[in-house]
Amino acid sequence: MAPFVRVENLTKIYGRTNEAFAGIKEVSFEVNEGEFLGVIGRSGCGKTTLLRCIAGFESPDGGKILLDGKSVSRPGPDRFMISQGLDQLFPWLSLKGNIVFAMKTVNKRVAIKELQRKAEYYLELVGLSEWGDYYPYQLSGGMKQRAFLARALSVNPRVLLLDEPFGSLDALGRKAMQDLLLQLWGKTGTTIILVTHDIDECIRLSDRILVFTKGTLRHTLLNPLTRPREYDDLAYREFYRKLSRILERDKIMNLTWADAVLR
Ligand SMILES: Nc1ncnc2c1ncn2[C@@H]1O[C@H](COP(=O)(O)OP(=O)(O)OP(=O)(O)O)[C@@H](O)[C@H]1O
Repeated sequence: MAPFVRVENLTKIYGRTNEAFAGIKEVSFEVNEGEFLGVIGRSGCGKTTLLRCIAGFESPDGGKILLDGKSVSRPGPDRFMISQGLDQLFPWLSLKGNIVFAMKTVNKRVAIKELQRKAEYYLELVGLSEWGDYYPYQLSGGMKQRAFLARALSVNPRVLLLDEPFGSLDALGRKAMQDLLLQLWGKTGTTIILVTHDIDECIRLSDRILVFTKGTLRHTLLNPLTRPREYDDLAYREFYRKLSRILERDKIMNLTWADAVLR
């Protein structure tokens, strides 16, 4: 099977010429269609930069990204990114209005009534059918996260890019959202790339895990666990220890930005 997303020697440089450094440097990997890929690493290691390049929000300074064999250079409806933070809905539109608005951008000829009907379907999918007429300021953090997922799925992207999507939730809310995401992924089969610095989240959700350190891809791990994955399973604990040791070792190696500086 040909890889669905292919990232080849991707480099993104930030800063001025005499102080330039690589947000990510010569990163290459592939993602299969329908795969759930996790990307983990410490703060500042380039995870968001990677997602923003795939989303087309950043222009790479080197390398390329292919989606189903075609080069990606700007944003498109085939990719949808959910960023960090809870302010991602238009505050002047109701929840349903937000979803209709997103769908309208990719289904210009579809009648509003039909889009509203579809929006109701997606709200139901995430357990928010009762909340369609409410405005973002009336929703809790967890409800907003559900709304982000409903809106993302409503435009039927081929790749869903998730940047720390549940970072602002407490442990219980986070687990509930992870379960919902897995459920939706099972229904839609969308290819997902999830960025997180939470080891448990990465292990519970991902088929495969990329470990980033200082802008470079250091390790690729296949998740050996079957689903569903429970924290107290022996195999889960062992894999957790393995991934923690890798992250810890990279920290002890004390890689400096000198590794990634481009002059
Ligand atoms: N627009 C920008 N201009 C300059 N430097 C940037 C920009 N965006 C990111 N960087 C730098 O690039 C590096 C990688 O940032 P990035 O946001 O990709 O990391 P991250 O792994 O997602 O971090 P976190 O987990 O904290 O979100 C950091 O040193 C950051 O300061």
